[in-house]
Amino acid sequence: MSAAPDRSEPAAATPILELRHVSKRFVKRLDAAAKIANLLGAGLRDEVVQAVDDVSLAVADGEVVGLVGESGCGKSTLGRVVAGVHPATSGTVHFRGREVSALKGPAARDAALKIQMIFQDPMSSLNPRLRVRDIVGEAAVVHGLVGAKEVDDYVAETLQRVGLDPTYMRRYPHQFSGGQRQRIGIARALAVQPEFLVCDESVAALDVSIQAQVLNLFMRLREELSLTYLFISHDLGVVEHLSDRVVIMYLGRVVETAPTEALFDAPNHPYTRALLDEIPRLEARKRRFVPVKGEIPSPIDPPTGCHFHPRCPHATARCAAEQPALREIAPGRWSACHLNDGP
Ligand SMILES: Nc1ncnc2c1ncn2[C@@H]1O[C@H](COP(=O)(O)OP(=O)(O)OP(=O)(O)O)[C@@H](O)[C@H]1O
Repeated sequence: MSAAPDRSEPAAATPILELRHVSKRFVKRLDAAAKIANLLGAGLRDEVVQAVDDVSLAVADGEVVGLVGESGCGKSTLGRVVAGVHPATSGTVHFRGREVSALKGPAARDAALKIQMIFQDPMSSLNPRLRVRDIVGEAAVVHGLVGAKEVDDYVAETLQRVGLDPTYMRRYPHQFSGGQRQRIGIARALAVQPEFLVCDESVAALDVSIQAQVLNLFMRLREELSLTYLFISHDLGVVEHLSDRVVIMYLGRVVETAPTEALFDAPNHPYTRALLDEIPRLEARKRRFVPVKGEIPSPIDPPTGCHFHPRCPHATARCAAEQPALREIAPGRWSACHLNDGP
């Protein structure tokens, strides 16, 4: 566990969302064949994946935070913990100053509704047997946000808000294009009146021209509904365009966080530099990750010290031995690298 600070940006008004030392482990138990192999002396053990490792993060009301990192670094898992899809193994999630897991009854339900998640693949997250009216309206009715008699008007208004023709509400998901389906997914999330959206690769499956439209929709909704976003994306161009602040994860840990412009102009952490350096500046808006040299280590058996040290061109003996804390290196800028302590 790192000695990460409770906040990863300067103190402000109560953040809408705060993660304090959040970790999430997945344990893959031995199957029957492995257990038999153990009887013969194989010495196999349960596999523990430390998907999120002691992450502390605060998000201000109305902020758009981009969450970036290579595949498997724990972005989706962190997003799911925020949205309450996965419970944290340790640490706490606070929404508007209240610890979410400590809430009971209606307060717990309200907090759960206030944070909604928008997934990458709308087709698999929309029930193909339900009409759009029910996909969008059901949860709002169940949670008493709208009466059963008013649901048609409510769904119509919500569809209009996301740029869909309300007369489509009798149709099924397969009757829509990919971009329209993603708008249905957004309408479903908006129907329960959230304040915080976790967008997990929410435009990654769409054609580029449609991506731009959906991103514009997210930004319009931000203004109209005062939404806050945690925006998970592989696409650095999208993150740069959308985010006020960027958080870089590596093997379950936050290694750097900074206001977007500062991070893209002068990345501090060698991992962030490796992600950005090789992208010619003009190309940045078009390109996804450049592959960082070296293999991504396994989260089951991560490197000691700084997880990035085996791939880091500047690594010293200290980097292999000691985990660097996430430290404030300039106002609002945090980085977890021993190099910031000097040679
Ligand atoms: N339900 C699960 N059970 C077991 N392991 C999991 C589970 N979900 C994620 N993991 C593991 O946790 C680690 C982090 O995965 P996660 O999906 O959060 O990463 P990611 O950064 O979102 O990757 P990607 O960009 O590929 O989606 C990976 O090693 C993954 O295999």
